[in-house]
Amino acid sequence: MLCLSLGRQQSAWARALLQFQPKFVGGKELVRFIHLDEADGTPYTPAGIPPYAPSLQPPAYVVRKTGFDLLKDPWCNKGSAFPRSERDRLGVRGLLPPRSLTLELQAARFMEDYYHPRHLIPPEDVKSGGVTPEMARRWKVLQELQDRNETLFYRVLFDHFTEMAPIIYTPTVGWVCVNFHKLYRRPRGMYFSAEDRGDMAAMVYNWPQQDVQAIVVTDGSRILGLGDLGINGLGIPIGKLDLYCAAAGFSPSKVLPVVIDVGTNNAPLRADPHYAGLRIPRITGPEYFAILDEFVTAAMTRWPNAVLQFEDFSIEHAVPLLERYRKHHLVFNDDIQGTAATALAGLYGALRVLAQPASALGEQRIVCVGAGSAGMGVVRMIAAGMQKQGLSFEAAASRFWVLDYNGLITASRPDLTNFVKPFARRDASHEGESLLSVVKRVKPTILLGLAGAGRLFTEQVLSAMNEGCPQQRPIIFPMSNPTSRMEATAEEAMRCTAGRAIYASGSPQPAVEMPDGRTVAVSQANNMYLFPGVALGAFLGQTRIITDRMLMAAAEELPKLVTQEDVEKGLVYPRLASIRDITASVATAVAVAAGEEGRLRGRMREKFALGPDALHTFISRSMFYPEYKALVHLPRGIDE
Ligand SMILES: NC(=O)c1ccc[n+]([C@@H]2O[C@H](COP(=O)([O-])OP(=O)(O)OC[C@H]3O[C@@H](n4cnc5c(N)ncnc54)[C@H](O)[C@@H]3O)[C@@H](O)[C@H]2O)c1
Ligand SMILES: O=C(O)C[C@H](O)C(=O)O
Ligand SMILES: [Mg+2]
Repeated sequence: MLCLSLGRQQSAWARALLQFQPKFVGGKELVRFIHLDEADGTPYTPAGIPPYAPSLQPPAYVVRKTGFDLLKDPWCNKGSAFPRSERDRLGVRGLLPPRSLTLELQAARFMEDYYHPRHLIPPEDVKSGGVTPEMARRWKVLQELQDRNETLFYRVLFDHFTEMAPIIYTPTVGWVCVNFHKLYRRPRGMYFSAEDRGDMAAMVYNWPQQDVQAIVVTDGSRILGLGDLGINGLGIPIGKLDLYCAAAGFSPSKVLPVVIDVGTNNAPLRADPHYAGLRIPRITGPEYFAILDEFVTAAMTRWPNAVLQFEDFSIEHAVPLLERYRKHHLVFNDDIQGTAATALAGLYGALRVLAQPASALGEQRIVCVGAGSAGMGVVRMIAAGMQKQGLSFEAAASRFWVLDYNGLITASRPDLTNFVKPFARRDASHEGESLLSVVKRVKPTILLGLAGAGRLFTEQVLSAMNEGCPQQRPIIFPMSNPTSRMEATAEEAMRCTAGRAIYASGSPQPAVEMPDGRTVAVSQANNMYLFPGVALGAFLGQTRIITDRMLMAAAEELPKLVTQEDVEKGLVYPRLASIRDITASVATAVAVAAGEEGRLRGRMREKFALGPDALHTFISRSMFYPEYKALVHLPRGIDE
């Protein structure tokens, strides 16, 4: 209640209120007096000591719980409204979004949801992300299950992986991230912010699990093709780690999703009252790297055996961070390295569909739209694959035409990064050439999309692709995510190529029914095929670092797993229903490569000496399977 009191004399009713109404109840101010000067209306503080008004309610509650136990107790939980001092006192710092909200804001959000759930997340917003309201509903149902019974959650996910992957992961996870601040209910994962500098080494001990085996971290700066989503990006590490558990058999209790909050350049999000990240523009430069260094040191000190996956960092930091840590820690960047290996695997798969040997890779003409972390990672990896087939680096590089926002990239461009420079075309006269013009001139056999900018493969581009490839089926991979950002749908690609395209998209697409009654199968070119296996092989083998050779082994293994029957249908990746077998085989290939480099340790090293089959069996048997086990209570003070 707000009482305005005019004049130096308090009105009688104001004095009465002050006397009889306790001013603070349960630590919450109920009545506030603002005194305004009679003459000019300016607020002033009245002289004298305000009367003592004792409350009948305690000003504080005593709690015996700390950390997650406290957050899971509805009586003492305040959600994202815990103030900073309490977060420190109660061991919940890092377990909640960095900015403390208020009870009023929480109540307002609840009431919005109570009255207008459709208004909170309008269906048209859901659709524009390529996600239907039914997919959003299913995500909520699964989320609620995960919050109350993880074993059951993973069992249903495990048994229905093909159907549920698009719900817990791409594309629905994109919608989740956009709306994360509205959907936030229960704490999951950890938050480290720029304001935590100096404290991260202590904060990691707020996480209840001593044996963390896999961490996926983002700074939210490039979430899928949706741009900067700040701490809302945490949805991505959560989704990736769901796949670690379902596909690679990591135990759900031993994985940790993390978001680093260095601010956001997404101004509307920053201004949203429900957004719980720091409301500052992104920190960059040396301060940014100091924050990341502190997090990596803290995490690797407490969990030295964990594999650390970098996810959805903008290009500005993705490459430097990978170079910074990859020689010292068990880290990889999924968007650069996982995507690259996946794309190369898909191209080997496409060559199988074309009944061509792997050596035919070096004969392809490849146009790649998007020269960011994913695009250039893919281009470099395919070039490495061509080198393995006997081409020199220069000969391999000459097979590529790379475009970015400004069109075809040539060596005449100022400020080309070392990442891009080797693949810039030499002929400056084509600088900035449009995609359509490049496709008509070059007649590529392979068209890759990694721009995150929506339907860049227009009807004209797709038709030109088809006309330029009369002898062999054109290979078209619109790999950008989520669905709203992909370069062409499967239907568009098939319509414009008379069903000839060998098609694989980043987000899932249905098979296409052609007017002549044929059904053309399509694949999903998503790094989910590889990152779980890469991480599993590296973690179990404790390989200390993840090398290019290990990643190449993963890329070469994947296409071998496509059945001949599926190859004949035009599929370039194996079926997701067998994701566990895929992951076990990929992890084995990664481990064999690591063994050949002398990097395996412990039991994996022993198994390596016995051969790949022994490794495969050991890896498969190490995987967590969701089933109920007997629970044993261990009193405090007794070691496991
Ligand atoms: N399928 C997968 O497994 C997979 C893996 C990683 C990334 N991706 C997707 O790839 C996309 C790009 O990711 P990134 O990390 O490389 O992003 P990025 O921001 O680092 O790079 C984007 C690139 O696209 C270019 N670009 C933007 N608009 C363009 C336009 N209109 N025409 C031509 N080029 C344009 C930019 O200039 C830049 O070179 C995202 O949508 C992401 O979801 C897919
Ligand atoms: O998250 C995905 O679906 C793939 C990839 O990591 C991406 O950033 O798009
Ligand atoms: Mg990614």
